[in-house]
Amino acid sequence: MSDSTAQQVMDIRAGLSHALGAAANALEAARYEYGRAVERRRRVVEAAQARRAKLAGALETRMAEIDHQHKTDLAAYAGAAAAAADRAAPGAAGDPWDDWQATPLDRAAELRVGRLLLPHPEDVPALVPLLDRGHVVVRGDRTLGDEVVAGLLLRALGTAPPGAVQLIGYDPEHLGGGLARFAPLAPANVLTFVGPGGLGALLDDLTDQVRRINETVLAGEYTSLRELNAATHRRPEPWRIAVLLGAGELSRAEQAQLQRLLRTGAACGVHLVIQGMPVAATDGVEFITAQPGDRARMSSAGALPVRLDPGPPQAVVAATCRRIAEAVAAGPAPVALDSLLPQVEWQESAATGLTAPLGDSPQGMPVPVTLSDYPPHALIAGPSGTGKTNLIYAWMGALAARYSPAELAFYLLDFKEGVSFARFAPGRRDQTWLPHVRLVGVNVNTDREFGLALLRFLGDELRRRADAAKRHEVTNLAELRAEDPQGSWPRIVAVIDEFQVLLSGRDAVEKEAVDLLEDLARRGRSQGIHLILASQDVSGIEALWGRPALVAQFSLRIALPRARRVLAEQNTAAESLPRYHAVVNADSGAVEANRVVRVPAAGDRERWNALQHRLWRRRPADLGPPRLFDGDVVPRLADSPDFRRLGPAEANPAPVVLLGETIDVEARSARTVLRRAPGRNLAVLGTRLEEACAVLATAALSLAAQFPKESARFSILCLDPDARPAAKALCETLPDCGWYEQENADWILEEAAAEAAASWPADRHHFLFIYAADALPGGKGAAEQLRTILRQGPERRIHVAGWWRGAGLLRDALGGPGSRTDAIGAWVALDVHGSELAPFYPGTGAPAWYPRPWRALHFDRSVHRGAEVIIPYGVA
Ligand SMILES: Nc1ncnc2c1ncn2[C@@H]1O[C@H](COP(=O)(O)OP(=O)(O)OP(=O)(O)O)[C@@H](O)[C@H]1O
Repeated sequence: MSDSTAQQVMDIRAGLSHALGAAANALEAARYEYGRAVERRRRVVEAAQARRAKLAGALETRMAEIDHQHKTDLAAYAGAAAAAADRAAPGAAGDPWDDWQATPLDRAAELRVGRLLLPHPEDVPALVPLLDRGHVVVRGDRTLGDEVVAGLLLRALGTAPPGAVQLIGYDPEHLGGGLARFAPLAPANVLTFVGPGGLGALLDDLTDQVRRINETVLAGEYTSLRELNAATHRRPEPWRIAVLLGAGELSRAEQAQLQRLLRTGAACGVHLVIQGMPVAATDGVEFITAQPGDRARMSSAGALPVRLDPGPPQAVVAATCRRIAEAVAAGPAPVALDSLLPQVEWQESAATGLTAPLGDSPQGMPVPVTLSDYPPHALIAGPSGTGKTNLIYAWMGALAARYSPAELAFYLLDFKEGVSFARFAPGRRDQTWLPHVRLVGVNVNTDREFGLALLRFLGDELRRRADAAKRHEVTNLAELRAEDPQGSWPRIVAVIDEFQVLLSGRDAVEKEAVDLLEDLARRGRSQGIHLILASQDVSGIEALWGRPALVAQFSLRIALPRARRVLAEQNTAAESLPRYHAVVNADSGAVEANRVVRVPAAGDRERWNALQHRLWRRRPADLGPPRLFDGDVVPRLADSPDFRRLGPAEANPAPVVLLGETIDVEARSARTVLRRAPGRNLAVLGTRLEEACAVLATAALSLAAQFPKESARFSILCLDPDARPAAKALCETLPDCGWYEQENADWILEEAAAEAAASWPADRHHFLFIYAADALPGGKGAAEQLRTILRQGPERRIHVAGWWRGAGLLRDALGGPGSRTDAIGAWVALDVHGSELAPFYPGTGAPAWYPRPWRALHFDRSVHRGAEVIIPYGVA
């Protein structure tokens, strides 16, 4: 091998060796780098894993937190929704059926139909706004839909007072639906049905109702009944729910009416519950899709599933309907008297009239009633039991609460048996009185004279007012009050219940009563004297129709249900009035002036007393109790103001004899005066022993009260053993009283006759009381002596007060028929008929007197034109 070749081989070998070394180095370096890279990757992977684990932990914690928060929020929302639903649907609006009963609420509620299915166990009711809010359309499963409708209707009925929800059913295909089970409401007209073909008329009628309510009830003042109710707490219109069950196609007109009602009905309490009829979605309409399980839906709940409640059990529906029907048939519940009372009492001035509400109109507004120059007087009529007395109480309460006793005075007279006005005067159990009441007459049905007395009293007051008006040159009460602000000029309201009794006798009482009434009615209007005449009896009212001048003055007419003829002839509004309502007409019964009022219950003693006690506590200090005339009560001599005024006087030329109480407003005593003049004797006539003894005792006690001890002499001659106890008791009470009976009658007669025949007057009075003077013993002699005493005694200061048990017997004692009777100047007749009294009654004719228990007729020829009825005092 050549050198060059070897060199070349060497070079190549060196080259290769060098290259190999370099490659080994490179490999080494690469390996090193690789190792480092692997290490780096391992660390990165490890770090990534650790990070992922950390992140997963954080995620888990956060997720748990979010989940917890979500659950808490959901529970809170569900709880709040359930609570809100309970508030929106309290009581009967939302209670479950197994525990359900009607609970009338004071405002419209939303009604439960099922529950919302939330992902939460809380039971959140699904509510439907119906009453005062909107309408409901039920679609879907027909049978389930029926249950929904029945449930809605029952809840609506149960949340309102009976009668405040009225159902109108339209069911042309007799589907019955949810409506059929409410049939027990039909007799009370709470449910009415419209026949097939009647839909158009029904929709028209409902539209008319909406128009009427808008115009006359809301009257621009409120936008809805709901608003009116919130402002006034009244609900003048019922809710009307029309239930329309499947009708097929609606005509265009029907469609239009339906749309109108859907838009405007709810504000007026007119609502539609529609099933099986196509209705387009509109505001205020809730669509319920009835499906089983959780597939039901409601438009207001959006996509939330709803589970519908089952329908109400038939027994609950039936029982509720029955109760509602009964309550509606029984009429509306009474309204309380408080609704007539003002916020602040005694604020009104009666200068121009008296105005107070008598109750609410059907629209719920108070109906004011006025007594003034026009209308000045009122006529009230109502058959027995229709609430006439209650109406008078209510009116009086409303007036008495507004006007103080300085503005208003009541005079009350009740000719009905019973004591309905007695509550206004102090009684045994309740000592208070209504401060405005000045006079109460009760149990006066047999004492028509008391009515006359009241009218006379008012006549005098009328004259007093007219004179004052003349003095002040004014013409009516308002002007008089302005001219004489210090004077006491209250308006007077005189109420005469069952006034026809006063006008029914065809006698002197009737004649005078009519004259007085006419005068009072005509002239009282401007002098502030107002009459309220009430009667339950058509003939009472008819008694007035015969006197057109009188009846024309009574331009305020008030008719209770079924009252006839009190309004105008053609005005029959009272015939269809519901219970506790009245027609008030301030224009003599003209139909256009009819106003219907619902009268509150004022009869309730407790409520009345609350008012009376309150007003009584405020009464002016100088205002005493009213005079109570109770025809059933025997007045007591000791209570007589005239008796109390009597006192002893040294010289007493004209001793006064009291006899009994006159039937008048002032409780005066009937009296006769025993002057030294012929005829000044007193005869008591009749067989009634007790009353005769009472009159004689009154006479004796009143005489005794006028003489100092022993300055007058009393003798009692008692010829009737039955009268002995009373006569003896009297004798023991009198000072200086001699006692004589059958055995010694001749002594006193002889002595008194001699005294009477003497030529000089005695120095002191001698009063001879003879009980049963018709039973004188001793034949003609004694009779003659008595005649002498009667004829001549008075001028010698001897006066006889004798009791004869018949008018004829007195006649005999005076000498028989044809003899003069003027020795008896005064008499008191008990059970003696008027005709028998003719001889003792000057002029022609006899007094009209029909005896009645514990009443007597008194006549004193020296002062009377006619006889007067008196009530003997009880002296015991
Ligand atoms: N507005 C009313 N609200 C509630 N109850 C009433 C109302 N009006 C009358 N009543 C009740 O009806 C009954 C009869 O009433 P009231 O005595 O006033 O009738 P009347 O017409 O005066 O009858 P009578 O003439 O027979 O006495 C009473 O029990 C009374 O409480």
